[in-house]
Amino acid sequence: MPATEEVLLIGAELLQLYPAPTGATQALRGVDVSIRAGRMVAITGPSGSGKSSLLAILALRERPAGGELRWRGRPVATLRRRDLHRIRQREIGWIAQRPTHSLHPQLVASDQIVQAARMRGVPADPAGVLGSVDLVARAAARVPALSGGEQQRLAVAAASVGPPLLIVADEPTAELDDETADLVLSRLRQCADAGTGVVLATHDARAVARADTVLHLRRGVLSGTRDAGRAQETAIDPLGRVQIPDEALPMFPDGRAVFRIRDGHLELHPPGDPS
Ligand SMILES: Nc1ncnc2c1ncn2[C@@H]1O[C@H](COP(=O)(O)OP(=O)(O)OP(=O)(O)O)[C@@H](O)[C@H]1O
Repeated sequence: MPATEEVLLIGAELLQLYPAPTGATQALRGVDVSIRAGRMVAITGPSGSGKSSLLAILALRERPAGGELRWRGRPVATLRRRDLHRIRQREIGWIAQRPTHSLHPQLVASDQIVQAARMRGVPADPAGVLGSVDLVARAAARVPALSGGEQQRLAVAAASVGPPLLIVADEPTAELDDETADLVLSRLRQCADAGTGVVLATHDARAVARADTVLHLRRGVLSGTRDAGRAQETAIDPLGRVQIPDEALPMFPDGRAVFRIRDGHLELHPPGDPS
């Protein structure tokens, strides 16, 4: 494990371009980001804002079209292919948006864990790892026989084998029920608490609530950063209106809020929230 809080990744002025019929799509425009060991970072933003593009760069799966990326101080652009491959295999756990994309369809669940351990160069402990996501009973099942939630738990378990220095997950709780989402997020949080850097793209308030830092993207630009536990300042316009942070919007899905003044503080709650 790296020293606590070691900076694993630094991206400066990251740019990503994709070909499009009308010229290039600028998926990322000048994004600055740093990822530390032992921290969980949630990347939020509307569909098409660049979250997956940024994750692919942070997982060293794609090269940025511009800007500079450093992995543990070394410029990624200067890494030899072999070193890059080794870092991806040994030091970074990747959880794709569709769990089947990060799993081997022909292997049973316990062999996925054995395979992940082989890749990371660590002893395999399938029972322990599957137990961490409540999947021991499905150890002998192949991927197609697992439910979507079980596949996602297996993908998270496989990504956490090692443990790697960094886990990168693209919307790991999309389409999961509360119980399964809780298992997945608890496992990722455990990894962060044990020293792994965790980055996830998400639209999910449950994931945002567990993160140490929230980065908000809008049209390829970083439009906000919030550190957990740190108060964020916002302006009150002349009509008394306050802009709430984008990452808090999922707490108010029908666009309504209840406020209460208590002990000199203004509280904002979703309607129906008993607190
Ligand atoms: N391989 C690609 N080829 C062309 N354009 C792409 C490609 N990947 C992404 N884009 C474009 O880049 C922009 C950012 O896409 P990206 O997938 O990073 O957004 P996102 O925030 O992850 O979206 P979502 O929440 O829907 O997954 C979009 O305009 C998208 O259409």
